[in-house]
Amino acid sequence: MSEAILSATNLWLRRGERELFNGYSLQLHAADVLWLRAPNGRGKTTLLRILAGLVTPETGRLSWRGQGFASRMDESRQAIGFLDERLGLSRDLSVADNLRYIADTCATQTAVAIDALELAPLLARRVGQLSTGQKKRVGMARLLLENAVVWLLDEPANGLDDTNRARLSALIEAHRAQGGVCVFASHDELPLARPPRIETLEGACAA
Ligand SMILES: Nc1ncnc2c1ncn2[C@@H]1O[C@H](COP(=O)(O)OP(=O)(O)OP(=O)(O)O)[C@@H](O)[C@H]1O
Repeated sequence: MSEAILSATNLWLRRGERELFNGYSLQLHAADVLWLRAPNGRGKTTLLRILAGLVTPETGRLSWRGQGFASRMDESRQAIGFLDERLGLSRDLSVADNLRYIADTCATQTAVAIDALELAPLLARRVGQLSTGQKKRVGMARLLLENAVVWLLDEPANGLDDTNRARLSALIEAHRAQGGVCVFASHDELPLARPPRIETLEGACAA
């Protein structure tokens, strides 16, 4: 098998009195789509945040294409895109200004993202005034414009109607077709053309 793009080895993390991860390891290869499907509180968000470099495990190692990485500023960090309910957008700016701020040199790419998420009718609106599903769509556009190789999505379909769930699924499929990696935490299935690998985190804690 090819070398893993992103791997986590022997993660150990305690939350309060509880060992959330005890020797947990995960490997993500090109074109992997992994669905984190586990009960509330099992550690899905925490795992995504560890992979995004936002939470540091007590022990364990993250590797990018076989090399360790420690800081959020190195190349591997820029290749990892993270989307949760905080979206990574400025609430007080319009959708157009948010997208311009992310990709101010590439109008073509911005136009593609606007089209893919059907954001044209929303461009003049302030992000803070959008509905939950509309905000999610702008958050996905942000992810597209960042050109990340690995997408880490926490409840990406929350607030999306059927049309936009299908749109999200199509974006994940297209990302996979280009060799991209996607890990998403969700309590609901996404209508993906090819079934994702499922991770229940049942064996995450050996204790
Ligand atoms: N910053 C924190 N400090 C202490 N405990 C935390 C912290 N963040 C999360 N936890 C605890 O870690 C456990 C895992 O939380 P996490 O949010 O990763 O679960 P989840 O699987 O994403 O849950 P949900 O399905 O409800 O979103 C929970 O018991 C939670 O209370």
